[in-house]
Amino acid sequence: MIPSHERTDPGAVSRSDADGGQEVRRGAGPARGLFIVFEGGDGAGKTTQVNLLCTALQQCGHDVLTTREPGDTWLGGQIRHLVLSPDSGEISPKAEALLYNADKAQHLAEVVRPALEQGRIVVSDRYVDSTIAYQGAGRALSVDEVARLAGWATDGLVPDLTVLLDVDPVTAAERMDNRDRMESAGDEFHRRVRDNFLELARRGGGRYLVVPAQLTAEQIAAQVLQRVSLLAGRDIEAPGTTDRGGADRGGADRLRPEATGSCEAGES
Ligand SMILES: Nc1ncnc2c1ncn2[C@@H]1O[C@H](COP(=O)(O)OP(=O)(O)OP(=O)(O)O)[C@@H](O)[C@H]1O
Ligand SMILES: Cc1cn([C@H]2C[C@H](O)[C@@H](COP(=O)(O)O)O2)c(=O)[nH]c1=O
Repeated sequence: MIPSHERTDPGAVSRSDADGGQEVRRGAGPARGLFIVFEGGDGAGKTTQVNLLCTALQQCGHDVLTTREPGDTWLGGQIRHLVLSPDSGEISPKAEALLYNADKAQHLAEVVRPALEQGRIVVSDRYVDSTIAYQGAGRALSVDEVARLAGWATDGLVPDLTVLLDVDPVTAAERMDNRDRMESAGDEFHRRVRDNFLELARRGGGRYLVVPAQLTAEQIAAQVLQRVSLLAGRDIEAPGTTDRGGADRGGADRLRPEATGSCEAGES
């Protein structure tokens, strides 16, 4: 099994065609881990699923890093405040796109790539598709240009798996309480964002898993675990079904192509 972030990604290639030639390249260095991303609209349940997956993987002995965009570096924290605070007022669409991409570039350099190079499983709450959907389709900038910008910011690093939690507006509204600057952008904006997420998944093909967000958290987690088990080369059980001792067991070796078998039966 070659993690897709180490190879040219067919889904991203087709997206690159559609988006006017965004070149998807291998990242620098021999990354060995797995890169799993959760995408979807506000209130889709991404953070809930990131946490469930992380717990399940750790329970199986995998070495997992959970992270998010924007805001998981010092610089990103400053940017997160700027883009989400209602006090920021009017930010031009291009300035917003550059801010989110600055967060992304720092996140890749400081957090994601080093962890992948250590062989860890990186699970990120949002990544490039959020930028394309929100700043491209949502803000009505050129989707092609925003995709190219995000590809540049990330050196074309493509996730091994993107889980899209597709949330309808009614479900999203029920799950959001105090709305931040992006969440307050209006129904039309969020409709464009949703449509674009679905379009990216449709074009990206095999490296996407699209799950309706109105399923229960447990139902969604089961679908995700089934898919991640295929990537990791062994069954990953839902949290609570095994007791393997957590992240301190390491786990980069379990991601090698030859690592097979279930978590229950696997070596520790
Ligand atoms: N499958 C689900 N069914 C019902 N409620 C859920 C489900 N998943 C999450 N929730 C609830 O919906 C709310 C939003 O969930 P969560 O924070 O995981 O979403 P999110 O996609 O990360 O949101 P945001 O993008 O706005 O940060 C929380 O109150 C959470 O408990
Ligand atoms: C990465 C990224 C995010 N956004 C938006 C999406 C959300 O409205 C917020 C992040 O809030 P969350 O509670 O952490 O989901 O920012 C965006 O517009 N562009 C992006 O690239």
